[in-house]
Amino acid sequence: MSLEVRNLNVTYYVGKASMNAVRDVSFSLERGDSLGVIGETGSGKTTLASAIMRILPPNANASGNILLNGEDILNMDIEKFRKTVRWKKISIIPQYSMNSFNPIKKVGEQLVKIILEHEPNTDVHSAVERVMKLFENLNLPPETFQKYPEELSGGQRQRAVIASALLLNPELVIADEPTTALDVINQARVISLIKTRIVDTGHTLIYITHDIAVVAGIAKKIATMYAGKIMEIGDSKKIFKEPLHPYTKGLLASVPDIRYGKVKKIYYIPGDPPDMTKPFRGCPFAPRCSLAKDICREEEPQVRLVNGRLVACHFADKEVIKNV
Ligand SMILES: Nc1ncnc2c1ncn2[C@@H]1O[C@H](COP(=O)(O)OP(=O)(O)OP(=O)(O)O)[C@@H](O)[C@H]1O
Repeated sequence: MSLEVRNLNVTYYVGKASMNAVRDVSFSLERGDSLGVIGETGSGKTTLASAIMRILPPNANASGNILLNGEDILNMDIEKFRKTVRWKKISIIPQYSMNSFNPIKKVGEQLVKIILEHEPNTDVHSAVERVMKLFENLNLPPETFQKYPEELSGGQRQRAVIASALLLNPELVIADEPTTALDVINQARVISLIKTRIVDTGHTLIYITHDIAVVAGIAKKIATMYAGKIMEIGDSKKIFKEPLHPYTKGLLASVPDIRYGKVKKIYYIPGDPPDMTKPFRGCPFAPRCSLAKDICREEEPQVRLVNGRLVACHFADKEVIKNV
């Protein structure tokens, strides 16, 4: 599997206004890669996921290329995409599982139907077996098969959604804030299942979250997004050890550390992200960046390679950043 996102732009149109929610995003992933996409609310993470899955709302327009194994799936005929790519090669675990199932049909029945629709040569008996096996792998009791979605707890329902995402054994799974609606115990459970059943089994994963602590345990690579752009992308261990973009530094510094019974003073990045319906000049992070110089307010930095990472900052390779 290879995924190459090239110069992806997504614009939303609302009345006379337009907003560039994803701006010139490029990155690539290989089989078995796991990418954590982190960023504040409104930075464009879900829009990026929706563009890859081609589930953008009608008021959005996407341009650029998304190559899956060399084939451009963004510009592919939508019927062909539905039949050959969505769920079969790429699936998504959404934030809220409530809408993922038809409320008036039993969960098992719905999952079997998906298999039979996509794989007409599979018989009902083996489809049922496959669903039961997945339930077992995801620690869901066999009775789940006969239950209606509303009879499941939030944690069980989100695990049933993971089952549906893995049903056709896709090459790429996108998890978009999959634990948002869950309590802490179920969050930990779902994260652990995503690690053992998706990452450790060689699928490729894109994991979208506000929670940097989660991606530390799952993602081999990290991308930080801000104002629709990737600010920094690279090896997660290196980024955790030495973030190069001031925005990445700010995000990492905002993680509470409660080890050894001590609570570190919690840092937050001052100010707010820009209003993307209005034009701006320079680096979108400049108004919040303590290091911003004149050039940052005038010229938007292009993504460039620094220490094996891609970073969009004029000063990413300068001493000044290292000393922040
Ligand atoms: N259907 C839409 N129409 C117009 N604007 C939209 C639409 N969906 C999202 N947006 C805007 O696009 C920007 C990016 O939103 P997006 O949901 O992709 O961000 P996000 O990083 O996923 O945020 P969150 O973490 O809160 O989910 C936001 O400013 C949002 O208000």
